[in-house]
Amino acid sequence: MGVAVEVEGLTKSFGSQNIWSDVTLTLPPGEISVLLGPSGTGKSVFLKSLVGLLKPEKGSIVIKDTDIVRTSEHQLYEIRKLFGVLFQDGALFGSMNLFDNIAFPLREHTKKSESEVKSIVLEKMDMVGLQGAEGKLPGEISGGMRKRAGLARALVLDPEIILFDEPDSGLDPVRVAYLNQLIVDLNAQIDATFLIVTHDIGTARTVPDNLGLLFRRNLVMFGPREQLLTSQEPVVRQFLNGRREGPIGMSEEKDVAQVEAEMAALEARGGDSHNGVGPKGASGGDAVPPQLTPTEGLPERKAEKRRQERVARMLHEFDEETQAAIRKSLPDDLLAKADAGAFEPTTGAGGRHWAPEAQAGSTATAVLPRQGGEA
Ligand SMILES: Nc1ncnc2c1ncn2[C@@H]1O[C@H](COP(=O)(O)OP(=O)(O)OP(=O)(O)O)[C@@H](O)[C@H]1O
Repeated sequence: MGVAVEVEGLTKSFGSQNIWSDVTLTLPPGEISVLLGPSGTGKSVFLKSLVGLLKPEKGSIVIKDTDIVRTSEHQLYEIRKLFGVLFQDGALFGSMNLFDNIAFPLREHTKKSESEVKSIVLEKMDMVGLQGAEGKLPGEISGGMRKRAGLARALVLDPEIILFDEPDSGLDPVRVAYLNQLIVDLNAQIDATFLIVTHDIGTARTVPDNLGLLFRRNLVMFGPREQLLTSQEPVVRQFLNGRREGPIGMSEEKDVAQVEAEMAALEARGGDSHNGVGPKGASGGDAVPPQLTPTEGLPERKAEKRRQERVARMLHEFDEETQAAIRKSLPDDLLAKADAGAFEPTTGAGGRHWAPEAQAGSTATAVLPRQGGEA
C-alpha cells in the first residue's frame, strides 16, 4: 500500500518572491489526489518540494515518520526511492531506446541481473500498453507513447508514491481519456499514493479521490472531490468552469470592483450554465460526475474502501451540498454509522484535511473556511 504524505504549514519563497504559504494537506495512502491552480501558482514547485529537490523554508513534509524538509541527505536519498515521477515530457533520453530508458533506474539504483531487469522492464511496459515497442527511440513515437514510457520508467522501482506533472499536456482529448483510465488501472494494481498536477478539468472531475486548488499563494481548498466540485467559492467556480469572469486574471489578480462587475454581468447572462462547455473539460453546472473505475477484470481499488470509511468519518463537517454528493458514494452501512454518530467527531484541529482512523477526533478537520478564495 502507498504511504501517506503529510504536509503541514509549508512555505516556499525564492528570494523575496513568496510562492505559497502555510500549505497544509495530507495525501491519504493509496488514494489519487489532483492539485489544480492557475499557471505560475507553484504547483511544480510543490511537487519538487515533495521529492526534496527544493527546500521550503517553513513547515514539514512527513513521510514514514521522516520530515524530509529537515532530514539528512542520506535519509532523503532513501525516502526518494519511494517516489516515481512522471515529468511533463516523459524526460526520456533521446539516444536510448525505450527498453534502456525504462531500465535506467534499475541499472543505476539496484544490483539486479540483466535477466531480472529484462523481466521487470517488460512487465512495466506491458502494464502501460507498450508491448513490442522496446526498440523504438523516443523521437520515433507519439507524445502519448512517450508519456507511457515515462510512466513505465516511474514504475520500475515499485514506488509507493507517484507524482504526475501535467500528464495530459500536449495530448489530444482521446489520448487523455486513455491515459486517465491507465492511471486509475495502475492505482488499482499497485495501490500507491498518486498526486497529479493538471489543468485538465475533465481529469480533475473524474479521476481523483481528492482535489485541491492553489491560488494567490494559498491552498484555497483540499479535500474529497465532492467538496471542490460542489464548492461555491468564486475562484473554484471560475477555475472549474474555465471562464474569464472571476478573481483569476490574465496574468495577475483583479481588483474587487472589477470582479463584482464581471460576476453581475455573468449572472445577468444566466450564470455558469449559460457558458456551455468550456475548454479543457470545463463545463457549466455543479454536477459531480461518476469517478472512473478500473477496467473490468482488474482488481478493485483498495483505496476506495479506505476512502469511503475516511469520508464517512468526516461527513458531517461538510455543507449540505457536499454531504449530498458524498452520500451517493457511500454504502448503506457506513452511512448508517455516520448518521448514528458512531464515528468520533473529526472537527477541531489545525487545518488538516484527513481523518486518520486512529487519531480521528483529536487532530483532523475536513474543510477550509469557505471564504478562502477571497482572502
Ligand atoms: N528554481 C527557481 N528559482 C526561482 N524561481 C522559481 C524557480 N522555480 C520556479 N520558480 C518560480 O515559481 C513560480 C511558480 O512556478 P511553477 O512552475 O511551480 O508554477 P506552476 O503552477 O507549476 O505553473 P504552470 O501551471 O504554468 O506549470 C514561478 O513564478 C516561477 O518563476
